[in-house]
Amino acid sequence: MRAWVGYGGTFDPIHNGHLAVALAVRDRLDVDVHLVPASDPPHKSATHADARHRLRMVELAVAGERRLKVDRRELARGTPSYSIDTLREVRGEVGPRTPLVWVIGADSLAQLHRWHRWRELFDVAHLLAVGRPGFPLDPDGLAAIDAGLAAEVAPRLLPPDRLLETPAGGLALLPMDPPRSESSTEIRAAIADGGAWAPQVPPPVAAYINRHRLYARTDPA
Ligand SMILES: Nc1ncnc2c1ncn2[C@@H]1O[C@H](COP(=O)(O)OP(=O)(O)OP(=O)(O)O)[C@@H](O)[C@H]1O
Ligand SMILES: O=C(O)c1ccc[n+]([C@@H]2O[C@H](COP(=O)([O-])O)[C@@H](O)[C@H]2O)c1
Repeated sequence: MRAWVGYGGTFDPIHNGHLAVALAVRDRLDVDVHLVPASDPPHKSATHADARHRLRMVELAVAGERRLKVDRRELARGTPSYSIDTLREVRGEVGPRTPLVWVIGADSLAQLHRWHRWRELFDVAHLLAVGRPGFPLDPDGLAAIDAGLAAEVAPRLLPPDRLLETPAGGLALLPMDPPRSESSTEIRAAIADGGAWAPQVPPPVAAYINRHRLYARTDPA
């Protein structure tokens, strides 16, 4: 295997911004991208749709998309979905020399210093951070958030194309062109409030949400 590239998320629901990120990474690195739905995302108090629905929506979103795959390992594990655990498990499977890349959005990068054993992530994998409106994607912007975070990541910066030259340890920044404004929180709110939301998700995902009445406001009894 040339490289293993994973993109984790709650995907509650998956939206066109997620899909655009996965496609941009696939095309920039010329790799398969594994979408990894989280069972129990560490920094979210609760998920809204249950894991079975979130998984099905991810499967529907990637069906027919070349080189996009679904990796169910975090759902099978059931414990908090710490990325370090997922990446160590994958590292055990692919061996020490295969490049391993974990894709995160710029909002996740800005919170990386709060992740479980976050410095160890770089022992196991590269991180590839993609642009998201409203969040910095540069060392100065990160320094304004947390000096320790910026000091850890600045020496690790590499162009995206160079990530696949080594197994782990780098951070690459990939601006989205155009940036994607979709957010699962806003989509859930629009569904509950009767606003426009369907164009922000792949059509089979919109049909699934409607069929199962996901995210609808439950009327008080
Ligand atoms: N519009 C977007 N552009 C770039 N990255 C994104 C975008 N939406 C989500 N991501 C990234 O995708 C990953 C999974 O995101 P997640 O499933 O939490 O969706 P979300 O839209 O951020 O959800 P929520 O609004 O519920 O927090 C995260 O690393 C996040 O930073
Ligand atoms: O490992 C951690 O401590 C950690 C903290 C926050 C988020 N993550 C992972 O980052 C991915 C995006 O998380 P979220 O909450 O934005 O959907 C998902 O795979 C999470 O499991 C991981």
